[in-house]
Amino acid sequence: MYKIALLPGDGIGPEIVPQAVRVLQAVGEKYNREFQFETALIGGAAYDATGHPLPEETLDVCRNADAIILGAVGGPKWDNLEPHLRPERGALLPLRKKLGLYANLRPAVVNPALADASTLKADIVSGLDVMIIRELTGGLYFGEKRREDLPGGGQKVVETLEYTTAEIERVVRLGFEMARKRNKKLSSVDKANVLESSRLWREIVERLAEEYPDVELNHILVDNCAMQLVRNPKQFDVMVTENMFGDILTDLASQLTGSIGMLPSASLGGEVALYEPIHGSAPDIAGKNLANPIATILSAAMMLRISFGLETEAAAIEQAVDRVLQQGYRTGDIMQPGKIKVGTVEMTEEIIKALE
Ligand SMILES: NC(=O)C1=CN([C@@H]2O[C@H](COP(=O)(O)OP(=O)(O)OC[C@H]3O[C@@H](n4cnc5c(N)ncnc54)[C@H](O)[C@@H]3O)[C@@H](O)[C@H]2O)C=CC1
Ligand SMILES: CC(C)CC(=O)C(=O)O
Ligand SMILES: [Mg+2]
Repeated sequence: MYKIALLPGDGIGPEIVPQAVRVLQAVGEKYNREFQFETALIGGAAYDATGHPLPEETLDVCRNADAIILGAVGGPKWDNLEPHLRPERGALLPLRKKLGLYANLRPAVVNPALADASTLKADIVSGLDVMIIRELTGGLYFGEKRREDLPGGGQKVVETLEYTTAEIERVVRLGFEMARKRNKKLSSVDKANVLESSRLWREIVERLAEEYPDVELNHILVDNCAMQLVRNPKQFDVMVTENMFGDILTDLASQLTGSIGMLPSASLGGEVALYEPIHGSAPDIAGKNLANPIATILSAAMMLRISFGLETEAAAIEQAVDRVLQQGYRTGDIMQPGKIKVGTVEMTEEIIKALE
């Protein structure tokens, strides 16, 4: 029996998380696996119900689970709260920190049926399979922040970017290990021409590289990296980078696959891992059965593989998604001429049918 904590959150979160649950239940029936689910509040939904975006009870549910599936948090309704009560700063970031989830694996894979759904030419993205590893509990998002009023009017704002050797080393090591398991190629993304944190990052990458002589390493500055991802993404295999660079580059990479609604992720490093789509709460389409559930469903497949070692079951979900896309079913974000437009729920139903 596997205990899974569900944190639907806000916006499209409560629409997409139940789709992953339905797929997991279907997989459970087919392969005789028992999944037990416990739902907890997070983000704006938790603030509305309890006055805090990350209740202690939610942390307990997470810590008692074998894995966590998160939808997304945030939305305009909560944008003007005090920063520590906002869903992103008051819930998502502290959750990642408290659970020790320092490594965020974000695979960007172009599904063969969607090579021509990208805004780039099909031959540039076709066959793309990159693994972007984003450091998740350090950097600018977590540094001290403050505002000061200036005597002559206006304000000064201070954001602090902190990393320790140990924090960099553990995620970079994961990058080398991942490269070793895949195609022995690692790109480390930094801004070492300007940032001191990136200089330390690069020194550590260089030092660890001596332990991985079989891995071909290159350093690339983040601005060039953004450009290269659009120009020729297939030059990359495994990429490792700090928190904010990884956040931005993965949204960019998602578009190579057709839509941000396609990209799953796994956040690892603590006792319990968390799985979530890379996108946010998409308030513009929330509550309309328009959201693409595939990123969340593929996150559930990552959970089966990484946390539970259920390779057959994980592959069954991935193959079902492939089949449904091959059959021509599309949510609005990946819709193409001549294809069959479906909603969030109908896409899931097709994926469940394709499992059988
Ligand atoms: N992990 C999390 O909880 C995250 C939360 N956020 C929060 O989400 C809220 C909205 O942020 P945005 O910048 O608009 O980013 P977003 O990722 O929510 O949406 C960006 C665009 O992509 C579309 N989109 C996203 N997911 C989709 C899906 N599954 N299917 C179809 N279309 C999809 C949206 O409709 C929107 O047009 C903000 O409050 C933000 O802070 C943003 C990113 C991650
Ligand atoms: C609060 C943000 C850091 C969330 C986000 O954009 C992400 O994790 O991708
Ligand atoms: Mg993001």
